[in-house]
Amino acid sequence: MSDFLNRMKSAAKADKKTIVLPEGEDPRTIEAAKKVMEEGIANLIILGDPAQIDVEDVQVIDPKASDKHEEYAQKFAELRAKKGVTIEQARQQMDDATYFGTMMVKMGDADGLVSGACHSTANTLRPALQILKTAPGTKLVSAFFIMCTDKSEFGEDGTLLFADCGLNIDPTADELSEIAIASAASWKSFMHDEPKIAMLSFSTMGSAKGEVPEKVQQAKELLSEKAPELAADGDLQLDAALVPTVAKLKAPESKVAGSANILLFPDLEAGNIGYKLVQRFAGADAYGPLLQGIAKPVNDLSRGCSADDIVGVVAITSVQAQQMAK
Ligand SMILES: CC(C)(COP(=O)(O)OP(=O)(O)OC[C@H]1O[C@@H](n2cnc3c(N)ncnc32)[C@H](O)[C@@H]1OP(=O)(O)O)[C@@H](O)C(=O)NCCC(=O)NCCS
Ligand SMILES: CC(=O)OP(=O)(O)O
Repeated sequence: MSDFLNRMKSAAKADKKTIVLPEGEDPRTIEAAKKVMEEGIANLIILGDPAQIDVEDVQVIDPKASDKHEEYAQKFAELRAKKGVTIEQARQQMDDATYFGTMMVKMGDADGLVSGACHSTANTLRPALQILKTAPGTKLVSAFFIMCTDKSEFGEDGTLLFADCGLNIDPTADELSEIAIASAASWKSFMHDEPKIAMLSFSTMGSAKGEVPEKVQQAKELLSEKAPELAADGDLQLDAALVPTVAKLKAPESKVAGSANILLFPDLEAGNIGYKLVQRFAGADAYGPLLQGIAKPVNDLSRGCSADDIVGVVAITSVQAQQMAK
């Protein structure tokens, strides 16, 4: 087990939070729930059919039969009134476990939510974006992965943060700079080393021309204006970001090249493909998509996740809930 995951589990156990798992119909979710309870990582609530689900000491709630259904529907209708949501529509939405679970977090009946093992990212994240909204001082929610590899020469002992791999499809230069700032904060909240952000493209320091490197260069300039204290460079190719000999050749002046621990992808196409390549070819553990910039902890999973991935994301969600409660 990676040092990162060990630390997350230990921290989660020290101040147990209540995490809701809306996908009670998913066998990996049930397997993960049993492991979370055995290891004492969090208190859990599973949404689903109480007649079908039996995990010791875990409350199982059927949203449609819950005595909170009407209260949540009323609150959801109030929150979404400006969007034209009627109380009838709100009642219907509360039949959906992801919406119901997100309302549990909103109302303080759970500290965080983990879902996405059998729902798409869009369907998992839309309720969080609509109900919980951005954290104070933040204008953009984005999604990152913590990637734990056995390549100890990269990142912090093989662990890196990749963003955005789940949410923002084609971020503008300004949005990229916001994702960089949020990623640095996420890194600092979990890791020991200082963040070093590589803003990736197919070009290093203008070695190739195109819209993408230009967007990345602009994002780097905006980032330098907004957060001059952050160590960041771009445009950088992946090899220049990670490999010291290549960095020396391609970006000798850069303080980030060759030792980056945050890989910022230019768009979701690159980010999503990139994390899956590292996960599948290098056998990395991939925890995420984890949300940053959201008001309360909600995290997604890939439909390709394992039960152990879910356990890891539950531990991370608990740690985020502890941090947000401070
Ligand atoms: C998540 C996603 C569905 C949200 O966009 P959408 O469908 O257009 O949703 P909506 O327009 O209904 O947005 C819902 C709310 O979230 C807000 N929102 C959307 N993206 C946001 C972001 N990145 N940060 C903050 N708020 C955001 C909108 O402003 C809107 O608020 P409002 O309804 O109160 O006005 C969309 O960004 C998406 O599909 N992303 C890609 C996800 C994906 O497929 N990933 C690949 C696999 S990981
Ligand atoms: C993060 C991600 O790619 O999710 P999924 O595999 O479910 O599409």
